[in-house]
Amino acid sequence: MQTITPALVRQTIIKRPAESYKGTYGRIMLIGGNQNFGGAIIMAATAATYSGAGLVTVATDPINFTSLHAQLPEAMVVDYTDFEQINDLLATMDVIVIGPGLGTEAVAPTLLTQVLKTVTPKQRLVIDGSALTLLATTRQPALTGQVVLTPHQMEWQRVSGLKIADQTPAANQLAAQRLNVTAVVKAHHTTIYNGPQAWINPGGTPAMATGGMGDTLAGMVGGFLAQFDDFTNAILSAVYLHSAIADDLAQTQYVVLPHQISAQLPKYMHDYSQA
Ligand SMILES: NC(=O)C1=CN([C@@H]2O[C@H](COP(=O)(O)OP(=O)(O)OC[C@H]3O[C@@H](n4cnc5c(N)ncnc54)[C@H](O)[C@@H]3O)[C@@H](O)[C@H]2O)[C@@H](O)CC1
Ligand SMILES: Nc1ncnc2c1ncn2[C@@H]1O[C@H](COP(=O)(O)OP(=O)(O)O)[C@@H](O)[C@H]1O
Ligand SMILES: [Mg+2]
Repeated sequence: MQTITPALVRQTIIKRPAESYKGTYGRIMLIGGNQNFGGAIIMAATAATYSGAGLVTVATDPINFTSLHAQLPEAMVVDYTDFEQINDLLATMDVIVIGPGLGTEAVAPTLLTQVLKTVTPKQRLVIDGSALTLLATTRQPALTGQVVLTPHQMEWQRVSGLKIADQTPAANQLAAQRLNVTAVVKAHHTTIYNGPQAWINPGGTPAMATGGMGDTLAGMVGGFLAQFDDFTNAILSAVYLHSAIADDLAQTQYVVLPHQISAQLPKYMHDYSQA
């Protein structure tokens, strides 16, 4: 098991070329936010945007449009029950994040099936939150291509079949290989499994134990995957920075709120890109 280092993050977050535009930094669609969990997709989309993704589209329940725009006018929106429009848009995306606040009722399993059926090997897919639960509880196409799962331990139990007590690095690694994914198994010290390789995140604080912290990580992973070529290093850097920012804020704060991580991202990414 390797430890993620700040050097890896510095190597990943490169200075932006002058000759570039929003399309250079990736088109990303985030799918989630039902009538009850609108905040989750707002936090994920905020994290993706503040990570620097070039063009952000949110597919969500229309009840969330106004609050999303009030928080994040940079994002475009589409009704997540408009399958035809979503299908057309999906084809244009570099990255898809599905699951934050999606819920497991009504449209949710259909949206996941549509994404898994249409995703191409060039596109990068992040599966989080409710979409992980749906992977485990509904019939879905097999996972192929550049897929990353970001489960907490209970979601990982559902998807991998490993009880929390049995989630050892060796067992997690085998399960990730069997599922044909990169797995980010979230915990106090998150571990990441990609083929024969495994990493541990050195950071993390109980000040992060607030609803929405994982939704924020999913958005960051999506935002980093939209911009940085190396698939594994993009994921590892997002995991590292998420907790590194929280650890710094926790020096003077009892709790760290998810949106506070997003607010710090442009500054931290600037600093890592200079080193
Ligand atoms: N503001 C919002 O709109 C929020 C929406 N959320 C969304 O709510 C949906 C359900 O996600 P939840 O994770 O809350 O519910 P889940 O039912 O998927 O998982 C929570 C259950 O797992 C158990 N558990 C065991 N180990 C755990 C661990 N290490 N971390 C977390 N839970 C553990 C808990 O005790 C609980 O029974 C997701 O779509 C998620 O994105 C949450 O992110 C909370 C905030
Ligand atoms: N005690 C802790 N120490 C370190 N990190 C934590 C701790 N509690 C929660 N986190 C982090 O917060 C995030 C929680 O993710 P998740 O449970 O999916 O939240 P949500 O779905 O509410 O957004 C993960 O990145 C996890 O590593
Ligand atoms: Mg979560």
